[in-house]
Amino acid sequence: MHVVVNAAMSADGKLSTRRREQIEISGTRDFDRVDELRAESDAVMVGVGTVLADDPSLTLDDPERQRAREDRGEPANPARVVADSQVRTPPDARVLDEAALTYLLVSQAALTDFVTQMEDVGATVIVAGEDRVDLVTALAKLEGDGIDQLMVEGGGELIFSLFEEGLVDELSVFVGSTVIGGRDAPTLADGEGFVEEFPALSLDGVERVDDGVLLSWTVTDAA
Ligand SMILES: NC(=O)C1=CN([C@@H]2O[C@H](COP(=O)(O)OP(=O)(O)OC[C@H]3O[C@@H](n4cnc5c(N)ncnc54)[C@H](OP(=O)(O)O)[C@@H]3O)[C@@H](O)[C@H]2O)C=CC1
Ligand SMILES: Nc1nc(O)c(N)c(N[C@@H]2O[C@H](COP(=O)(O)O)[C@@H](O)[C@H]2O)n1
Repeated sequence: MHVVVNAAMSADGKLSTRRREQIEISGTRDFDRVDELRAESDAVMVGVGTVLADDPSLTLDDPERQRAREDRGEPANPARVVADSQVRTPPDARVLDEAALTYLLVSQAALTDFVTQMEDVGATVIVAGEDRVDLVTALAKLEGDGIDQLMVEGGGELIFSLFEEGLVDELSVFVGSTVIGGRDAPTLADGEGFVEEFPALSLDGVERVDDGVLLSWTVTDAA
């Protein structure tokens, strides 16, 4: 499986505000690039923190891209993947609508009733890990289901864990021309943070996009 992390951050590295409300950091061209990246992916992944904060749809905005996927024999939208150990995703979340197949990655600690409720609203539930989703096992199961190209949009907790497990192959970050600040505002990679054995990146590109900069790296020590 090839895993691409893509996110947008402020000049000071924040994904959103301390209130964790969704804010637009990307401009029109960058959102269009994100739509294309989604269109090229088999699935788009977020953590449950992003579902609770943003209620994203994770589907394609451009109907032409949906048609092109269907012409290739693919579903109109890539599948959606949510890492959600205890099933905190609300049953009426937009990621559970009928626009695309949705995988819910849960742990063994998830209550059976909640899992059943998710299956009843159409989610495909994958159990991996005791208390928290074991991302290595879960992504291997997704790969077994034909997910070869996985795009991860965030947030910072999930992105850190994927780096920690050596699961990220590429990182692209749009840096917007604004400062958000706040010690509790989410950053690109949160979690516990590294104190040694930092992931090594090789810079592939620097491009001016909208009123910001798109930075692209290959992860050189991915597992
Ligand atoms: N600017 C941008 O590009 C983006 C911004 N955002 C912003 O980011 C914020 C949300 O980010 P954040 O709070 O970090 O939440 P995340 O979306 O990263 O979700 C984190 C949650 O995922 C669950 N999870 C399950 N398994 C794992 C695992 N192995 N490792 C890590 N997490 C796991 C955990 O909850 P549990 O233990 O219950 O399973 C955890 O609390 C919002 O403010 C949103 O607007 C989000 C995406 C993109
Ligand atoms: N690339 C990017 N730029 C921004 O400025 C953003 N705020 C985000 N957020 C991500 O996009 C998701 C919203 O998706 P839908 O439009 O609802 O499909 C949001 O949940 C974040 O993952 N991304």
